[in-house]
Amino acid sequence: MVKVFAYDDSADVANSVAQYIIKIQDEVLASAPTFKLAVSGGSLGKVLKRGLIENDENQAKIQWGKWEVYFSDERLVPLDHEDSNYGLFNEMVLSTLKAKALTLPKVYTIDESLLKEDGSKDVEIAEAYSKILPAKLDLILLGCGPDGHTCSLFPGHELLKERSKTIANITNSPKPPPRRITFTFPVLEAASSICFVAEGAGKAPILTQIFSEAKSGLPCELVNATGVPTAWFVDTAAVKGVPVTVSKF
Ligand SMILES: O=C(O)[C@H](O)[C@@H](O)[C@H](O)[C@H](O)COP(=O)(O)O
Repeated sequence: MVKVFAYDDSADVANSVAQYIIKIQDEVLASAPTFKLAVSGGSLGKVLKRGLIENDENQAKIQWGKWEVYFSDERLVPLDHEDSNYGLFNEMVLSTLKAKALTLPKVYTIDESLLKEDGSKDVEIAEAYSKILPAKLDLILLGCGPDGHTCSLFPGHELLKERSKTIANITNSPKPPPRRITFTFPVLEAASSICFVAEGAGKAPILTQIFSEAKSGLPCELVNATGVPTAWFVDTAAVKGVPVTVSKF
């Protein structure tokens, strides 16, 4: 159920991720009115821009008007703050689509009106987001942190065990900013497909742990174990020495 697709070149990673997204989009839209996907922060925005927008052949195949975009995690900062995952998606994808006068996807952000400096409404922000989240996402696009975290689910954190909430807030993220909301495992387990993007030699040590036979309990390893069809798109530097069989998409 877990496949790893590796390429020497970063442009090939972006192009292959885009082709994978298009394949799932087409399968979903053959029988549903909308394509529901979640995106993450980190370098994913840049990969999406490169693969989906700057590549004309791929771009022509995207039915942006039928996309519903959610966030697998969000930092609890204003949407125009440099730490906002929406802000990053806006900069990388939405603003580029606007500049090209292309149709925009429907994007579901946190309710910014609930943001308080003291964090007093953070639980409500998570609850409100759980109400707009569909029961099942067609695709969740994830990154892998150097510590093995994904979404805002960090190694050893109690939220790894959360089963009753679909969206939880975290007040003590080990990576700044500390206040965030995140998908929990029930959302990841309900998805139709999951895709990780991880690039650079700096990822090889954590990928070695994630893909080794010994159980590390790292969040990314737990995602691999969900049984949801999961594709990793990596560059060869990220999987150098990692005990995994790679192929091309
Ligand atoms: O919220 C965060 O702290 C980041 O968004 C983080 O989760 C990121 O997705 C990973 O660290 C992967 O980062 P790269 O995609 O840059 O490798």
